[in-house]
Amino acid sequence: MPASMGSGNVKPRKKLKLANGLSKDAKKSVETLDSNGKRVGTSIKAPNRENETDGVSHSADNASSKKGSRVKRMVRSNAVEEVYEALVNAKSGIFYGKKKRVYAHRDMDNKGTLENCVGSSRRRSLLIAKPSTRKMDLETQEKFSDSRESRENTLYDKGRRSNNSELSNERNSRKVKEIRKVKCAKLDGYGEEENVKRKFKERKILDQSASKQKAECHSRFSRKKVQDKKNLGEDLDVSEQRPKKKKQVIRIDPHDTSNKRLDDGVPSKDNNKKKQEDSAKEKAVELSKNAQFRAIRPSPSILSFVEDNLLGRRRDILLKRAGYNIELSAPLDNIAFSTSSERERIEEPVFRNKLEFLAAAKVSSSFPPADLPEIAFAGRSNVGKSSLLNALTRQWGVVRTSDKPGLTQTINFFKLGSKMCLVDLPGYGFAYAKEEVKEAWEELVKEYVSTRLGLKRVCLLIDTKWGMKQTDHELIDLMERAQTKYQIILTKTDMVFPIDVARRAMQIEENLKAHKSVVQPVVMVSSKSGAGIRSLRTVLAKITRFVKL
Ligand SMILES: Nc1nc2c(ncn2[C@@H]2O[C@H](COP(=O)(O)OP(=O)(O)OP(=O)(O)O)[C@@H](O)[C@H]2O)c(=O)[nH]1
Ligand SMILES: [Mg+2]
Repeated sequence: MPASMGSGNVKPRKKLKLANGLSKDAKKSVETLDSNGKRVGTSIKAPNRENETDGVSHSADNASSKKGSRVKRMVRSNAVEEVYEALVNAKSGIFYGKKKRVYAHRDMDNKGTLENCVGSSRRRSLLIAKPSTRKMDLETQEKFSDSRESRENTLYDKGRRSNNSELSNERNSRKVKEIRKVKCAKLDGYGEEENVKRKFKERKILDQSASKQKAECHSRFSRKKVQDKKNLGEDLDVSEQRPKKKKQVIRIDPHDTSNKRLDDGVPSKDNNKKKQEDSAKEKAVELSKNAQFRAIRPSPSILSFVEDNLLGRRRDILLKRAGYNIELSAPLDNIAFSTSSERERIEEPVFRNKLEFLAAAKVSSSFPPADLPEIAFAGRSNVGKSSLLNALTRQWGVVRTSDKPGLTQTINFFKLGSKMCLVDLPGYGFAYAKEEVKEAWEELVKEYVSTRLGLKRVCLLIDTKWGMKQTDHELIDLMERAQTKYQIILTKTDMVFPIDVARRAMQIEENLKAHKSVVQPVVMVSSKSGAGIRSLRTVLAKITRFVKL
């Protein structure tokens, strides 16, 4: 046994991995020696597989049979020695006892011995390959087997080593070269990774330096800017040298009126404050208006009128009890249970006549001849002029009505028998119509109320909820100047509380006290419920009675 193998770096084979490190063969041989002293060596085999690797039989049987007893003795003595050595080494655990591995790829010298390899460290062996891992590739397996071969060569058959060493050396040197190649390739691979890392680091450093440079440049530029600003008044040349900024020019089409400056739409703090103050003032004024309105105390006559005619918002049950037929769409003949005498009293003879359309005029030249006394209905758009005409005549559908303000755009003349002519005027104020058209018909209305000869009274309709507006006052002024008689008619009384109807009437009467052409009292009606219509009929019928054309 070579002393170099004492390090125990050789991987034990399965056969040798028995208790006490003995192979079966060795045990057998020992047994034969003990029991049959003369028959020693008949079945002794070498404990390793050099037989397989080298192709040489190490069994002592052939030798003993062929040669004589002397030879047998020699063989016996050799076999005993080998078995003894195996036993001793196995017990001491130096040779096959430990599970150590030796790879002879790099450290193997040209002679094929493991003299240098035995002392090689585990680390070095792992660098080359990892035979312990199960995922061992073919190359490493080959290396491993080769290393074992080389080791076994050194262990057994020293005598034949000289013959076989050349072959094994060649083989080993070839494989060592291959392994080195593999190793170099692997090392190159590691090198690439390192290179990549190094490059990444270098790039990072470059980026950092670039950003620093930028920051420095920026700070320098800003400092320079400040200095330039300071020296602006002193040194004009320096400012000229600086790169001038391009001014942003906003081009606005002079013909396009929709273009607005940005400042117009941007709400500033001052503007907001002003707006808030204005809105607060307006609210205060409105509040004061409302307060003033609530402070109005209507006269007892007005209050009694409101109550007698069931004006204002009323419950249906109350209207029913009063004899109004609330189920009728047109509650003109609202007294369902009236007697003939009552009916005659209610239905003024004038308004019994059939309502006929006479003319529609857009201009004053197209007015019909003023043969009949005319009663005109004026007021803001959607106030209920056309609806009142229908309610007075009880002939729904002759005069067109609509929810949309601005339906009536011409002066419409309606003949009520041979007694009277009712005129439906277009409304003024807000309307769904073009400004030009609106202006035209407003002018026409003004012309009509101020110049029409046959006009006996203008019923100026005011929405009870909203009261009089500026446009209403304008028309009143015009009629005052033209000395046209006019009477205020509060419409849509069913929309507000009875007390508010009375307040509104009182308010208007107070406002128009000084006016000369106004006809008192204020009439309150509702075309929907029919309240107050009867009173209005009576008032209007009186006009025709005393009119002499
Ligand atoms: N609640 C209620 N609604 C009414 C009353 N009178 C009219 N209306 C409604 O008010 C709307 C306008 O009525 P119109 O008679 O067309 O008003 P207008 O003054 O002729 O309107 P323009 O022709 O546009 O000037 C319609 O939807 C009517 O139903 C009323 O006494 N009470
Ligand atoms: Mg109308």
